[in-house]
Amino acid sequence: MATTKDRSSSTAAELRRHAEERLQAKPDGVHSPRIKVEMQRLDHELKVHQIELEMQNAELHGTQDELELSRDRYAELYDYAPVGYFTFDVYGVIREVNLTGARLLGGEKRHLINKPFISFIADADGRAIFSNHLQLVMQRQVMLRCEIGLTGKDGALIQGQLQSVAVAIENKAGCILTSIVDGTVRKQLEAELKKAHDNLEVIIGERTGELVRANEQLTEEIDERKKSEASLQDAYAEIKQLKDRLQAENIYLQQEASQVNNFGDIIGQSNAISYVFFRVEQVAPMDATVLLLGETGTGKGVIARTIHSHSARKDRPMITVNCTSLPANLSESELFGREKGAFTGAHARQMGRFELADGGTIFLDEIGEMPLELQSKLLRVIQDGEFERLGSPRTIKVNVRIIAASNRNLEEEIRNGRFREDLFYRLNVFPITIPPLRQRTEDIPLLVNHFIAKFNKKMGKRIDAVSKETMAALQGYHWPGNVRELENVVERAVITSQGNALQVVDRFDTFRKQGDIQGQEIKALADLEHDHILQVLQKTGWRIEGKNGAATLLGLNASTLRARMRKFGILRQ
Ligand SMILES: Nc1ncnc2c1ncn2[C@@H]1O[C@H](COP(=O)(O)OP(=O)(O)OP(=O)(O)O)[C@@H](O)[C@H]1O
Repeated sequence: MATTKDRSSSTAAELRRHAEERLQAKPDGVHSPRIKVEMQRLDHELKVHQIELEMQNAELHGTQDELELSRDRYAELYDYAPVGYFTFDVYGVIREVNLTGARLLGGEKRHLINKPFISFIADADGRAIFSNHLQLVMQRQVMLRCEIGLTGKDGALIQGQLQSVAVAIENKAGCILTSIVDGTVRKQLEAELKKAHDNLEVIIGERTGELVRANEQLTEEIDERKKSEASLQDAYAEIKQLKDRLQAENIYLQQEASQVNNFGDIIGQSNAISYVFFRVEQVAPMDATVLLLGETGTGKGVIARTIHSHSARKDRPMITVNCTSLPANLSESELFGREKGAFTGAHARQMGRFELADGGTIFLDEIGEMPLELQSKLLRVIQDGEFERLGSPRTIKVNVRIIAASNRNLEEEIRNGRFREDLFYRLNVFPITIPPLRQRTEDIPLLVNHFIAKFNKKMGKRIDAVSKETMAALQGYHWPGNVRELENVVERAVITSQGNALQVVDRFDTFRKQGDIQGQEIKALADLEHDHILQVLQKTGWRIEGKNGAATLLGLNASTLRARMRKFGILRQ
């Protein structure tokens, strides 16, 4: 839409054109009525035009005022902007600067104009950067930034952050508009922040180091503690094992002590027994397995103890296992031990005889009675020295010397399939056969005197004489129960003898061998019962109860047998 100004200028041009046409067409002073009218119209239009011009003039003044006002505002904005504005010529001379920029450099605007900007740059490096900055701005015609140190009011150092753009002016050298922000505080803050950050890094590094060291120390301490806990547990387990062993040994030795009181005394001078002594001397210091063979009561147990007490193992116990008296169902756990709950009734953990004998000797009496399945386990212990407790997968290693004894003919047992041949050869490393008493009757007087002295002491008797007849009778008997039988006869004789001479006839005769009834008096039934019970008890090693106990063999209740024993005054030998 055309403005008033546009309209009026076109109208003025038109009027002028008309006027000039008229003037060319007619000389002055000759005016037709038509011309008159025309002139009046023109006059009117001129007036109108004049009014219009006046109005336009007023409008122009208004616009000019507005322009001035806006320029003043702009100047104010320019001057008081938070950023210093500079206009440089291509040489870096200040051509214009706002108030903020002047204040930044600590001067007044008028003093700054036409001054080279580098005179406010603090150092040579900054000056080089600024020159380069100007050149690049002009070359690239893009906005570029740089940061330099400026000298402000009273020589204060200001961190000036410059942002410049080149402005091309037609036919002129052009200029560079630069805004400068005082980055001193920011720079300081940044520097402080960096310093604080660096300090923090150092502190974090130190603390991390401390924590790592503390952690390592803690880990070491935990490891140490774990190790000492483990070794404590080991020590505790060892102590417990030793305690168990000591307790078990103690119980066992107490039992042994109550059963055996002639420990180690072997009496005999006969060639037969001397040869046994010789063999014992030979083998005792070795670790070799010994197999003692001989009838019941010949002294296999005594010999076994002698071998042990003359060996390097004498300070460790000799553990005796009577394979006859082992309860069949418990024999394995007796020998090798058991874990708690290994079978119904196994309420507690129990150490086996082999473990008890570790470092010492195990005496396997009546080995011929050992059940076959146990024989194979025994074979393994002899071969490898190791076994497992019942109910435990852990293999236990032991160092045990084995002395086995048998009154059975083991070779016959092998033939009958009751004894393992391989086990026999393992046991038969160093066999010693102990002769029966009837084959060494010359030892009988020595043994009789030895037992009289023993029972005198025990019973407070003073028997010191044995008639020739008595001794001859004793030597004449064939002693199926061997030394044990002789010992029992002497004991009873010491009890019953009056005075200082040993009287054994009545009792002794009852032990004559079966079938040898010549000269034997007819005995009362009660005496026969007495003797039979005694014999069976001796046979079972004074074991009353159980499968192989005397009560079972006699077909009696254990309590009935005990009552009979009380009745006949039969005491354990
Ligand atoms: N030479 C001996 N000197 C002294 N006492 C002996 C002698 N031989 C055996 N005895 C005694 O005879 C008894 C029986 O001995 P021992 O138990 O050693 O015989 P054993 O052969 O092992 O018998 P069994 O085969 O029945 O087990 C024991 O009291 C023992 O002290």
